[in-house]
Amino acid sequence: MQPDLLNLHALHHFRTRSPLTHCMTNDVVQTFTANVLLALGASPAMVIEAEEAEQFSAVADALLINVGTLTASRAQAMRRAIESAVAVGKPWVLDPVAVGALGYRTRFCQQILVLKPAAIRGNASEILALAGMSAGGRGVDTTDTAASALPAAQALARQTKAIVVVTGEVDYVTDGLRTQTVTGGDPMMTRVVGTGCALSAVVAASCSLPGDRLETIAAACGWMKRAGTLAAAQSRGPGSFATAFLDALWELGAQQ
Ligand SMILES: Nc1ncnc2c1ncn2[C@@H]1O[C@H](COP(=O)(O)OP(=O)(O)OP(=O)(O)O)[C@@H](O)[C@H]1O
Ligand SMILES: Cc1ncsc1CCO
Ligand SMILES: [Mg+2]
Repeated sequence: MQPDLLNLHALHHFRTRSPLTHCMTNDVVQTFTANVLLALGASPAMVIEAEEAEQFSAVADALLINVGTLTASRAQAMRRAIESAVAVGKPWVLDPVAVGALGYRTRFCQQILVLKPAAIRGNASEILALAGMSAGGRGVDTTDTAASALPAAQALARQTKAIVVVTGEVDYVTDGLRTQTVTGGDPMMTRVVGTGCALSAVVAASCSLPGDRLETIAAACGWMKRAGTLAAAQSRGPGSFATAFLDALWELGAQQ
């Protein structure tokens, strides 16, 4: 990662604004996602009942839709929340967990794409599948490299007008015309569940900030990568890595 990609200006903005981030995410990553947002200075709230989700997404600064543990009633609640956010101009972000690998969630994600997400963040297999260019990964895990999914990400961005982020060893952030590359991080980030899901929540929060959205989202990817690098250097395995990762997010920029 280039040093300037840490974008301390955007980080300062993020912390000062503390985006109220409505997360409709999967059962596995609720606490980790909330803790990542808190460590970066945002304000998470997990509101999932349809009536309340519809109410809250109009008030929150941004909405995350993550289909990792989708059910029919959750799908209905998500749809109401998205429509409510869109009606008042609030950004929403899609994390298409295991799309391609499973039918119900794939159809759901294809349907809600017409509701114009501000951004889509997934691993390579998910982005390839959502773009209609492959059959998906191994459950929630990718079987493709991010570089191999870049053309799919660019096509998906042009088709949906969303910023598309495909993550992996290298992250690519694209609007279909411009593409930013974010390097760094550590393979240990794939040994703790939810680093990608949490990144999607940070991307959602970032979408509520003013300025160039592509740049801000690339900055968010850079914060997570930098924290992953620092945490890996200080930990013995996945358990201590998760703790060190939150501490590293908290301390980001303290040296500069
Ligand atoms: N091999 C790697 N080297 C460095 N960083 C990585 C590597 N693989 C993933 N990452 C980083 O880990 C984070 C999660 O990306 P990943 O593509 O694994 O998401 P994901 O599969 O959706 O994760 P999850 O479903 O567990 O939330 C990103 O910040 C990404 O940059
Ligand atoms: C492991 C897992 N299963 C459903 S969602 C999820 C979190 C990673 O995406
Ligand atoms: Mg994922």
